[in-house]
Amino acid sequence: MSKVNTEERFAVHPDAYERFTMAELRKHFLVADLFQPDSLNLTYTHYDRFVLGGAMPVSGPLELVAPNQFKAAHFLARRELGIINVGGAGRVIVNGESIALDYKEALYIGCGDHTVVFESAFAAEPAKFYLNSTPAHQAFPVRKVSRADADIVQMGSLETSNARAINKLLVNSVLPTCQLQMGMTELQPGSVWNTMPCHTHSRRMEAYFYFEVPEDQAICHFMGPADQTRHLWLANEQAAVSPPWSIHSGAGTSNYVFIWGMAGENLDYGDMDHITPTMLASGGCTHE
Ligand SMILES: O=C(O)C(=O)C[C@H](O)C(=O)CO
Ligand SMILES: [Zn+2]
Repeated sequence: MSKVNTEERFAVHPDAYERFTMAELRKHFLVADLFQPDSLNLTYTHYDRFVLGGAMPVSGPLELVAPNQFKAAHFLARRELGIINVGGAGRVIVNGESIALDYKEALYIGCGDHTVVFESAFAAEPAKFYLNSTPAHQAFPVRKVSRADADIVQMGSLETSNARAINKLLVNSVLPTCQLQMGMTELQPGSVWNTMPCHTHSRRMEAYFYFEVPEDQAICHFMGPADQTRHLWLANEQAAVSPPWSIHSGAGTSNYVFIWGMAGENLDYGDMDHITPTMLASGGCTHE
């Protein structure tokens, strides 16, 4: 039987957020422990019922089981799932079919009463499967997505310290999903800013999972409405949950990679309300 640790996070109103202490901000928006050997660690958020988590099989296979909160016999009975491997080589076995998933490769599994089992190729270098799951109403096929299949956009420049590649992996220009969108943004050496200029999208929530952060470095993740920004300091392999009223942007003390995942009513990646650095500097006025 797999060990499942589930934490539930209720949605926060922006008026309440404004009064939070740093400890309260971290309690509500930081997800610190995603990977634990031989466990499935899940955070069930009430933002579009988006679940983020990690599965790290070490001493044997780890089965994806529905936590009590789902009140379902199968994890995917009413949900779809996106998986990106951020650890050693591994495989995901879906209804008995083994799909190899190497570092930074993604897998989509549509809803249905599937059995899903995670395995590492080598216990000494375990796979780490980062998971995002959202409610789903239609069963789309299982599909592996590697960098060669991704929709890749180069953004920013070294001059503005935000040169980065946005790898759109599980998005509607690559494969059909109900509402889940997932991708991975890689910062070039010397660039530290992600998602700057920043944006909001009130039709979708988002979660950012940071990795490849050197051990002695950290990420400063910015959140909040444009006129009420706050920051959260994050270490490697930690995530921040971004409510639909919040910007989501970060600066690292080095370059790094992060996985973004979204859920909501609109699959249009470009459907954003943009906020420039000068708008932030003027106190968050959202028109120039
Ligand atoms: O670096 C970026 O810019 C991003 O990766 C932006 C995210 O993809 C995003 O916020 C999508 O809404
Ligand atoms: Zn966004």
